Amino acid sequence: MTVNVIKIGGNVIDNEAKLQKFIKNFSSLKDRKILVHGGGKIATKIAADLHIETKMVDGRRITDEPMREVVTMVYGGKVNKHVVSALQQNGCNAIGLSGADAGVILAQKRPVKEIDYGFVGDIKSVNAGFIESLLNQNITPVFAPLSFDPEHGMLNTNADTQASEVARALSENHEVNLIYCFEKKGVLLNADDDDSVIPKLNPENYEKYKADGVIYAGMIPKLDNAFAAVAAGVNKVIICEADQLQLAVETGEAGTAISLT
Ligand SMILES: Nc1ncnc2c1ncn2[C@@H]1O[C@H](COP(=O)(O)OP(=O)(O)O)[C@@H](O)[C@H]1O
Ligand SMILES: CC(=O)N[C@@H](CCC(=O)OP(=O)(O)O)C(=O)O
Repeated sequence: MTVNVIKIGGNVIDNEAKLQKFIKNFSSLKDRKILVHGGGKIATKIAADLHIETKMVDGRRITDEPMREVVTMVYGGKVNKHVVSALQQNGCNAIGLSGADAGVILAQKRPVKEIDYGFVGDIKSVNAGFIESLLNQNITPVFAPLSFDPEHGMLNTNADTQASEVARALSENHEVNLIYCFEKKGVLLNADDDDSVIPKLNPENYEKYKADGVIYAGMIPKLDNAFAAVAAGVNKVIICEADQLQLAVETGEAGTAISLT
């Protein structure tokens, strides 16, 4: 049976109407499914309320000790529990997890090189067997973007990377679709024009669009994660609007498809 790994980004989570619509669509998917959520925007807002400054380098949050407390509260608490309870209200038997829960996503604190990212984790292993045991009981795992290092404790991990790594781990024994849902119709030729979707990206046109400045900012790490998943054997990788989730799962004809050719 196919497993759908779906990632939902911070701009949708931060919009209650969009989020509720997405939750309803996600809940109605028939195949086994896993949700990975972001929430970077909300973490930045709550950090500011607490007078904690946000610093990002290459789309990654510098996570010192006060910021680690913020992201643990926001991703592991506020966002994860809000999403899980909304799923339960829609009849989806969800369970919220960080990487520390059952040690399901183990990571290593990123080594300090030119930049000290602080408590940011690079994923080392995902316990696919544990995830499968939940899926086999008809339970839907909902992952916060938090991983776990036995030496350093809870670590902050980019949600796109978390989704890619979960999909890769499951693809060893299953057919896996990885769908990145966000607020735009797909990867666009002009980021402000929803009618300019690029239907298919391969490494060649990706490099060209990057060099031309068509693809920039948060879309670059998202696509790097998407290509890494395809290269590792994930069957279908799609980047689409949250509203197009069902279409993407059922037909693959939505947003931008990522392929190696
Ligand atoms: N060619 C492109 N098409 C669509 N979005 C793009 C493109 N290039 C850059 N972006 C930017 O990437 C953002 C998505 O990345 P990010 O904010 O990290 O996603 P998420 O909301 O899933 O976390 C979009 O909101 C947009 O501003
Ligand atoms: C290390 C790192 O940068 N982690 C991310 C995790 C949240 C995230 O990825 O959220 P979106 O998907 O909404 O962007 C962060 O703290 O912003």
